[in-house]
Amino acid sequence: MKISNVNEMRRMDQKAVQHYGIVEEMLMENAGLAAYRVLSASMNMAGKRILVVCGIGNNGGDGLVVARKIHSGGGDPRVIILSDPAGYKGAAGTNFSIISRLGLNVRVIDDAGSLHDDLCCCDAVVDAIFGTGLTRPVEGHYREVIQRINRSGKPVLSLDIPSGVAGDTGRIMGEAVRAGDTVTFGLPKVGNLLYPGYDQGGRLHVSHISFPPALYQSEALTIALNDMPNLPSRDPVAHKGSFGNALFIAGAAAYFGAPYFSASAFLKAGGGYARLAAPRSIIPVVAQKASEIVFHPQVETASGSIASTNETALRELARPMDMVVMGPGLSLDRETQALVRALTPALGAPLLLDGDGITAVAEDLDGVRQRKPPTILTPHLGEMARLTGKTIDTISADPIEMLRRTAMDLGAVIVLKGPHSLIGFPDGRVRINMSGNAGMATAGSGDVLTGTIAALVGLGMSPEAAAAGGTFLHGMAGDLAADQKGQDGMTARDILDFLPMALKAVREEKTSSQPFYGDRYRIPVVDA
Ligand SMILES: NC(=O)C1=CN([C@@H]2O[C@H](COP(=O)(O)OP(=O)(O)OC[C@H]3O[C@@H](n4cnc5c(N)ncnc54)[C@H](O)[C@@H]3O)[C@@H](O)[C@H]2O)[C@@H](O)CC1
Ligand SMILES: [K+]
Repeated sequence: MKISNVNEMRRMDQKAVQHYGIVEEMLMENAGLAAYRVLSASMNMAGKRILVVCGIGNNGGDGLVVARKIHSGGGDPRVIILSDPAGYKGAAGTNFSIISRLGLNVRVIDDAGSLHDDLCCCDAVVDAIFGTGLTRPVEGHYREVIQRINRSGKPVLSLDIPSGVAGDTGRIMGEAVRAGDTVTFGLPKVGNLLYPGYDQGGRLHVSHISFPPALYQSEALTIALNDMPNLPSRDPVAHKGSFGNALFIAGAAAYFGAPYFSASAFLKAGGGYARLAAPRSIIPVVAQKASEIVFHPQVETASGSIASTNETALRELARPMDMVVMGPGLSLDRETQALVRALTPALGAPLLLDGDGITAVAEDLDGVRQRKPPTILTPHLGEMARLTGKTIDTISADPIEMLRRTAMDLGAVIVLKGPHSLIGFPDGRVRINMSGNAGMATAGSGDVLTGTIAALVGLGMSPEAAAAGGTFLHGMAGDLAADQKGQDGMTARDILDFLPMALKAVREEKTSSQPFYGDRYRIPVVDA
C-alpha cells in the first residue's frame, strides 16, 4: 500500500475534484461514512451519546458528516465546535448548514472547562479537531480540550489523524489526541505510521474515499508500506553454496557478540556459507558459540581490532562473495577505521556497512559514492546523524526526506533503524516497515539484521529487495519472540532464534488460504 505526505494528499484531492469530478462534498461524505462504519462496528448506535469535537477546517467538516450519520443511525450526537463556525468553507460549510437544519445539538465553545459534563456523559468521542491542515503547535483551549479528551477514558475515534500529530512526520505538536481507532482518508499519511504519531492513533484503518486506483496506486507516490517479502523457493537439489557465500568483516577485542550475531543470523535466515574475518584472538570465543561459521583469523592491531595489513588478503577473500558485511563490532580503532575506508570503494561484491563501519565511512563518503556494486547502509538515528552531518533532531523533524536525500546522494540503500524502520532507495523511493516491537531495542539486534539481509541476497534476492525483506523478517522474528516471551527480557539471541520461524511463516503465508501474518501487518481498508 502506498503512503502519502500532506502535499501529495492535497494534490490527490484536487485531482479527484478537477480531473474526475468527484466533488469535495462527495469526498467528505465518503470520509464521514467510512469513519461512521468503524464507529458503528464497535457499538450499537441506538441511543448512544457521541461527542463529536470539531475544528473549523475540513477535518471538522468530516466530523459534521459523522454526526449526521450517527443521528440517522439512531444515536445521539453532540457536536462541539472549537471556533466560530462562520469559518467553515466549501463542503464543510455545506455540512454545517445541513446539521443546523437538522436541529442537531451543536455548541460552540472557547473554554475547555465547559466540556466536563459532555465528556462525563458520553459513550465515545469523535476527534475532528485537526487533520492534515495542522500548521503550528496546539495551544490555548485546543490544547486543554485535547488533554481533557485524553483524560476522559472514553473510546476515541480520530478522523484522518489524531489531532495534534503532524501529518508529514508523526511528531506531536504540543499536544495530541490519543485514539483507540483512527480512520485515515485517501491513503495513510506518513504521520499515521511514524512514531510517536502511530502510537497515538490506536488501530489504523484506511478508506480510499472512492478515489480510483489510478490515484492511490500512482507511480508518482514514492512512499509505500514495506510488504512481506516474496522469498525465492529453495531448490530441493541445492548444496550449501547455492544459498550464497557471505563474508563478515567484524569484531574486535571485547566485541565478539556482534560478529557472532551477524554471521549466525545469515545461517538462521537461510544463507549458505558464512565466513567470518575477525581478529585472531576472538575467534575461539565465537567458534565456541557457532562452529557452523567458517573462520578467517586476522592480524590484530595493538587494541585487538583488525589491522590494516589484512587489506590485500581481505580483498582477495571478498572477491567471489555474494555479499560482504563490514562493520559489526569493528571498534573505533583509527587503523581499522582507515581499513574500512580503503576497502569500501575497492570491494566488488555487494556491500552492507553497519555500526562502526558506518562511522568509518561517514568521515569520507566518497568511497561509498564511488562504488558501482550495490551498497546497503543500516544506520540507527545516531549513525544517520553522523552520515548526514545533521543533528538527530533535524533528522527526526523530517526523517523521510532526510533518508531519501541521503540514499540518492550516496547511491545506496539505507535502512534507518528504529521503531518502524525506514528503507530508502537510490531512486528516491522510501518504504515504511511495520514489523517489530520495542523489545528489539536491545544490544546485538542490529547485528542480527545485517545477517538477515545478507541471507536474502544468498537466497537469490537483489540487494535492494533483500534490504527491505530482511528488515521485515527481522521485525517479524522479534514479534514472534515477543508473542512467546514478552518484550521485556527479549535479547538478540531470541530474535536470532525466531528467524527460522519468521521465514517459515512467510513461506506458509504465501500458500495459506487464511493469511494471518499478512493481516497483522496490513492496514484494513474500509469501503466508502
Ligand atoms: N478535499 C479534501 O481536501 C478533503 C479533505 N478531507 C479532510 O480535510 C482535512 C484537511 O482539512 P484542512 O486543510 O481544512 O485542515 P484541518 O481541518 O486539518 O485544519 C485546518 C484548520 O485548523 C487551523 N489550525 C491549524 N493548526 C492549528 C493550531 N495549532 N491551532 C489552532 N488552529 C489551527 C487552520 O488555520 C485551519 O483553520 C483532512 O485531514 C481530512 O480530514 C476529507 O474531507 C476528504 C476530502
Ligand atoms: K483528527
